[in-house]
Amino acid sequence: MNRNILNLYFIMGSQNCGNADPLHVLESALKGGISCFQFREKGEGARQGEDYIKYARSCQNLCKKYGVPFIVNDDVRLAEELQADGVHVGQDDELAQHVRVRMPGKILGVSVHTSEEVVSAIQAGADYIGVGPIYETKSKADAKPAAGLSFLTKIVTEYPELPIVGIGGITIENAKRVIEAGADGVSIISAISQAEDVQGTVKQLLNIVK
Ligand SMILES: Cc1ncsc1CCOP(=O)(O)O
Ligand SMILES: C=C1C=NC(C)=NC1=N
Ligand SMILES: [Mg+2]
Repeated sequence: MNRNILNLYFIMGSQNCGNADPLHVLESALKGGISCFQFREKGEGARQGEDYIKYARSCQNLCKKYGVPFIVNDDVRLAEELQADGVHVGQDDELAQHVRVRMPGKILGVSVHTSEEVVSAIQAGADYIGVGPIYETKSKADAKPAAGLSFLTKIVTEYPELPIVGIGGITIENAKRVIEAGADGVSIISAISQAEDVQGTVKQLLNIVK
């Protein structure tokens, strides 16, 4: 996997956009130059059934139009059905080594919070790991407490070859620090999905992380 796809990794669900049209938000972010998109449709107000699939396909088609990888969060079945570019799983989702087998040659991302979880992600064949929450976040109901940059710095030092993306409360103000700590990129939900000017915010963030 080309580590650069992690540079500015936008994650969004329809419920992260207030009353804006999520497809319009996604297209603005793509126009701004995000390097990767994760479809994360879960929790309160998430789309269901046929509407969920249709919405996922629309997001995937937009990513194809802009040549940006389309990653599915949690839902391995959907990722297989859509032939997504990859999938991202946490510790409470399907086991990474099973997902690896189910989706050979696709991007596999794993969320980690401890060194042991990093080791098992590497053994499972993960292409990148997600580390966070770095800062306080309002976008994940069951997020662990903000860990700051210490764990990320530790992992970067121990596994310099492992692609790593930071996540959690990342904004224009603090994104630089996450890159300086050694992350290959930043994963963001609300600082982009709830921005007044989505495209402009993405462009500002790109200047910071590139
Ligand atoms: C999915 C996820 N995992 C750890 S924090 C988080 C949410 C990040 O959202 P935001 O960028 O709005 O803080
Ligand atoms: C929890 C997560 C951690 N990291 C990434 C990249 N995506 C997620 N959904
Ligand atoms: Mg998950």
